[in-house]
Amino acid sequence: MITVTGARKNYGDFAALDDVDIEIPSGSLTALLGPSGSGKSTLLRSIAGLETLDDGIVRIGGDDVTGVTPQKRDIGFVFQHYAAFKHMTVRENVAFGLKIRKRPKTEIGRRVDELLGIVGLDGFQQRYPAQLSGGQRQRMALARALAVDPKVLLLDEPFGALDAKVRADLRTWLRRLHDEVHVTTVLVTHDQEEALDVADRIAVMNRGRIEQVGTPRDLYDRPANDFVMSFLGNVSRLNGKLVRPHDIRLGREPDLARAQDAGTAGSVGVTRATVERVVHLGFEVRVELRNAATGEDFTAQVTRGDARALGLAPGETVYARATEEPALPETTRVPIG
Ligand SMILES: Nc1ncnc2c1ncn2[C@@H]1O[C@H](COP(=O)(O)OP(=O)(O)OP(=O)(O)O)[C@@H](O)[C@H]1O
Repeated sequence: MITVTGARKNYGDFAALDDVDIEIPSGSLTALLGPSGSGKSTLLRSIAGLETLDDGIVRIGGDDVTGVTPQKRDIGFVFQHYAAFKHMTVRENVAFGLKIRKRPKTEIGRRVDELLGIVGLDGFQQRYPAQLSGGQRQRMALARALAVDPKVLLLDEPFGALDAKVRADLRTWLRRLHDEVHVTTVLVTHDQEEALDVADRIAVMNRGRIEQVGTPRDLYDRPANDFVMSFLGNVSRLNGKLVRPHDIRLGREPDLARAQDAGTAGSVGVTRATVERVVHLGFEVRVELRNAATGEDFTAQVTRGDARALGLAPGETVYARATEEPALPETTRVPIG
């Protein structure tokens, strides 16, 4: 378990961390998710001991490590731009931490080969970092961080510099690695898809504070406020309320929009709208609409079948209804940014 209590960090009069409390359960993979500048890296670096808090306590496995140097915190750390030792082979890079801990040679050899197997770099032992792809280099970085059996693995946008396809592959791979190794892991990301994809728990950060912590499903289904709802998944605004585009039903007749989902409590009424654009996104279809009463634009997401059945085309009049009662009380609105 990692526990951070009352963490504050100021740069001049800017609060990078503003009274942050968080508990990260042992063996979990927790993502710190938030926009740029929200304090994710500062929090991660404070757990690592690379940043000194102005106030607050960091505990790892029950021990107060607030004043302890990074080297003595028993952590592994991987950054976005991993600085490998260029003149060392992959094997030597991964062995580095074990070597300086003066572990026996045979143990080092065994451990390094085992780790390279786990990260899918078996056979790359004798290569130099320059002979690896970006994704392979980050996997080598993970092997190196894991080599010394850290209590905690801290990852700061480890796949941030890679292209989308490689990123997607690596996150599947990270999830599998975590299921195998079970080391308590904290991952900093600004990518909601990445957080939803790999994390057991997500802490959403905004302006140096934690807005909400929960499972990906909790956060998606029961966001604590507008900020969390907007940050996780798509949102649209219908008659002043935030709604998920796939929670908007469309119909050709006002009562059809209602009847399609008969029995759903919490209807927020039926809105007449004009179809502006119909965008085919594979299985789903995004329908861009204009509210006939207010002139505001909003978006619905429907299946291809529904779009065809409704014969949606620009200029047509349809009726829209949000099937889910927006979960957010008006009073919890927080500024975004
Ligand atoms: N050494 C520093 N001196 C001054 N300001 C800093 C310093 N380090 C961070 N900050 C500021 O603190 C805020 C939080 O930074 P942090 O790196 O934690 O954000 P982040 O959420 O990780 O963002 P990003 O995704 O862009 O890395 C930012 O506004 C940043 O400019």
